[in-house]
Amino acid sequence: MILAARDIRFAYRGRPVLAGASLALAPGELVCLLGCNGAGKSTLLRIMLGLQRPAQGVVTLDGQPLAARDRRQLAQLIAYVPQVHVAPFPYTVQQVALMGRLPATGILKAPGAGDLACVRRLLEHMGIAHLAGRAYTEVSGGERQLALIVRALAQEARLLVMDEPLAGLDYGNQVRLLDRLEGLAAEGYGVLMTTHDPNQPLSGCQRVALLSEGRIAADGPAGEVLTPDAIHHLYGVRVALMRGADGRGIAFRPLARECRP
Ligand SMILES: Nc1ncnc2c1ncn2[C@@H]1O[C@H](COP(=O)(O)OP(=O)(O)OP(=O)(O)O)[C@@H](O)[C@H]1O
Repeated sequence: MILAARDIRFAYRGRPVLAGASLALAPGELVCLLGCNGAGKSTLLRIMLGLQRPAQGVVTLDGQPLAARDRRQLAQLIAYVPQVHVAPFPYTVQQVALMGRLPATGILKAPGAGDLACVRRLLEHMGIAHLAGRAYTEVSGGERQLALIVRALAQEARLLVMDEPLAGLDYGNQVRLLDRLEGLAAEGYGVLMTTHDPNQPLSGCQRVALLSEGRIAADGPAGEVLTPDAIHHLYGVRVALMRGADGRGIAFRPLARECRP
């Protein structure tokens, strides 16, 4: 199952955001999409989910245009974790997670014992079982993010599209979640996520795509794509790449102020 966006062009009220962006996601991959604020990352994700229509270009799932797919069927294949989510009602964390079962159960049926067991297991796995009965509107931003990830996993879709899933998480939860996402990719899930931290993809064997000037400027293994020059081009800052004992790049460090452009 391959989700592929080809030559996507998109503008908001005449202001171009995407100018020929192409990106693909396959099971077993963890792909980090990087780009500066306003580069169009969220827009590209929404277009790849079929939530927004491109002005030009096409998004396909296994070669078939998304537009030709039934929305419920699509939700069983691709799960979305949005950047900001405001619940209109004070659902409990468990109820929000159970919403992930809707594409499987249908909206007219109450969740069964199997759905509840699946969600409880996932809440446990993500370390938020103790929040199950708490109002989703009253837990912290990071805890809300974990609940949304449980909801996505409950959907049992094999492709997960996540908009800044690590934002708002404390350092421990960032490390644990990234580890979990790498584990999901190893289990055969395809994960596409945006991030603002170029150090995150360096820590695992991840694929990185750089969005710049409306196009994917580079796409490949983190160790090849993430160079000091690429970071300078993307964010306008000069950095040095720190290397581990085995010579692999492990982290970027900003250079002293006088060395920056
Ligand atoms: N609904 C909208 N109407 C008009 N312009 C929009 C809308 N949504 C986004 N934009 C603009 O389109 C551009 C791309 O936005 P997008 O949210 O896709 O970027 P991003 O790379 O995800 O940014 P960030 O990293 O800051 O979240 C930005 O300049 C933004 O202001």
